[in-house]
Amino acid sequence: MTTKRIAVLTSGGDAPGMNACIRAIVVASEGAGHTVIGFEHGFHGLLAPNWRKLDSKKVHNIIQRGGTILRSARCEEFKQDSAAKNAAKHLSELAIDAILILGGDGSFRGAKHLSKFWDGQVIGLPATIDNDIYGTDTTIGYYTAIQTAMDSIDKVRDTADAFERIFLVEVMGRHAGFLGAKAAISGAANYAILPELFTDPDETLNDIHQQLSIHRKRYGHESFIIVLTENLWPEGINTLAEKLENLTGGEVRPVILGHVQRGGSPVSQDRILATTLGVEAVRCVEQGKHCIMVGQQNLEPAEVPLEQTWETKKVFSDSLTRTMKTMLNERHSWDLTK
Ligand SMILES: Nc1ncnc2c1ncn2[C@@H]1O[C@H](COP(=O)(O)OP(=O)(O)OP(=O)(O)O)[C@@H](O)[C@H]1O
Ligand SMILES: O=P(O)(O)OC[C@H]1O[C@](O)(CO)[C@@H](O)[C@@H]1O
Repeated sequence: MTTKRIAVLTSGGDAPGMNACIRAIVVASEGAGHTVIGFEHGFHGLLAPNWRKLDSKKVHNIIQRGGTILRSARCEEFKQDSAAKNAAKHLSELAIDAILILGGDGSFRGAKHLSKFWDGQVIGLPATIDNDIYGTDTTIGYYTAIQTAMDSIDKVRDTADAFERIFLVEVMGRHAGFLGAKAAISGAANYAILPELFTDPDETLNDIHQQLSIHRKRYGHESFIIVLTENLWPEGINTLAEKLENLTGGEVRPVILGHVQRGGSPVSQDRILATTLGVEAVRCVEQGKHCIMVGQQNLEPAEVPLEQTWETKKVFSDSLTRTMKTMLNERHSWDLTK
């Protein structure tokens, strides 16, 4: 087998498990005699260029670390042809055979854009807390973010119970509700406002009001927790809190979890997913694969054409929708007097 020069970079929002994936790429490559070069700060690193050689000593003891040792960035400039051409020139000068790009669907668009100007192999690895990428059941970082959001909901519940308040917990996800759904299920929230289930603000307010009344009749005047995906409520979480206060006459407190959801040591599922995908990506390089994402479907590695990852919208599975409705949003429409 001919040995290759493999580049790697992390782009977009950092995700817990990115380091575990870099480690796996380096260890798998080194074992097969390949050279690995890490570019820093996402696509900016290809433009500068800003790179360093990686070997197993440099990725020792990083599996447990959040963030990314290669740093990440959003690089608006990379959308221009001139930037991608410049990156292609640097990759050719460094005699790179393949580049592995860890990030979300935006980073994959960047990967595809690069492939128009460079004839090396381009492979994406799904790494984002949003889990909004078609073609992979989960993304690196998703499980850790769910765990962080769930832990936060548990903490919010303590004070919500003590004060008998309604709490609105805003989670990340950009425009997708995968993180919100799993955080709400695992945190046993009472209601979830997610893009996939959202119809109309007035309808949602009435629905919450009705459910709250039934909830209080049954359980007394106790806490009520609503999970909300960011960027969804038309005038933001504070306006929603005010509207709910006016409607219910009770105290409503908004909590924005924000970037804490992106940090922390990756949980085991993210470390294992990241390690598996890193090893598979190196195998794909050896097999000459090009313009694909290496993801996971039904617990097995899956290769998906890069464009499909953003051209096809990832949707809630039927079972996720059923679970959300049964356990949260439609629970209180049951006749609980019987
Ligand atoms: N159409 C495009 N052409 C070229 N590059 C792009 C394109 N879209 C995105 N990129 C590059 O990818 C980077 C990351 O994209 P984006 O900010 O959407 O994050 P992401 O990879 O989707 O990850 P996340 O959503 O988890 O933060 C952008 O800053 C830009 O450098
Ligand atoms: O850190 P930034 O650039 O503000 O980006 C925030 C966005 O990145 C993510 O954390 C990951 O895509 C989203 O959930 C969120 O909308």
